[in-house]
Amino acid sequence: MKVLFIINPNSGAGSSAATIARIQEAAALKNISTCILYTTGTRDDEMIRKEIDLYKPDRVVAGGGDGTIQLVARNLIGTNLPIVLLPLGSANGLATSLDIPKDDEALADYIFSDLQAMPLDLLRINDIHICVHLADIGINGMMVKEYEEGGHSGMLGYARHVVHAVKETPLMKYTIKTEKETLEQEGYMLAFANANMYGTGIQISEGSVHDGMFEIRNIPKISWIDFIKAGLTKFNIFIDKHMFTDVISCKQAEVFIDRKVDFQIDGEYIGEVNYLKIEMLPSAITILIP
Ligand SMILES: Nc1ncnc2c1ncn2[C@@H]1O[C@H](COP(=O)(O)OP(=O)(O)OP(=O)(O)O)[C@@H](O)[C@H]1O
Repeated sequence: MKVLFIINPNSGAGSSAATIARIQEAAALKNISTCILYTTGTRDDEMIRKEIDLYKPDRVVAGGGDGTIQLVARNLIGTNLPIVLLPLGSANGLATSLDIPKDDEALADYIFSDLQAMPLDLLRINDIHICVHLADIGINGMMVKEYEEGGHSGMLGYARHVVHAVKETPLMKYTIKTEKETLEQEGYMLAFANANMYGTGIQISEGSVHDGMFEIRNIPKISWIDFIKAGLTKFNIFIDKHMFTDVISCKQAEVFIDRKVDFQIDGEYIGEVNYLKIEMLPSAITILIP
């Protein structure tokens, strides 16, 4: 078996070296050939496609957070190569949804074991972006932007971002058109979920990553109590399920927003948008899970 690893050395706390060493030891014991590529943050798509052509792996491991999984996943569309998740990020939303092990020893075992193949849906947004886990506009989008622009130092810096985003995010009015209905709603955040859970374990919906559907959820009002109660350590941790309105489950949607608002996909800031087109790509790639 040949396994290509795409590792983001900057993911999470940026200390993946021990995990990688353990995995390499496990590979050597099992006579498995491995190739490790580290992402740089620029031209990674090109590098991955070249390496797949050259190395011809049997499976590709995405080592990082949701951003890295998305990077690998979008380069596997149209190939028959399965993806394996190595959660090294700070939030690991998709890995949490799929119950992927997170401790080093379990990871080294699971990566090379006989895994179960499962189809993985992906979302395509505004024709050009791919989403593996979750995208949203509003409060969280603003926080991701500010985090990328200014970083944060510890809990206090993060708390400052939350307070600022909650204060500055305007009440948005949205028209949501799905294949089934047109809805007029207003709120401070609108989330588009491929998976059913945030990295914190908070449930978004009853959906799954291979049901051919995605879920839309609105946060119609802000309660400071919720934000304070939820703690302030990671993106999305301030979201609690009772903050959302009813879930809209669909295969495609267009969202018209009454102003330009911050938009993020899988923890990456995309920019300001006042229109979104979201399409389900059912069973776009294959994922190997325990
Ligand atoms: N070598 C690198 N140096 C700096 N940034 C990088 C590097 N490689 C990738 N990146 C950037 O890292 C981001 C993806 O991070 P990723 O989602 O994997 O980790 P994370 O943010 O720690 O995890 P999570 O999404 O779980 O919170 C992308 O913006 C990508 O451009």
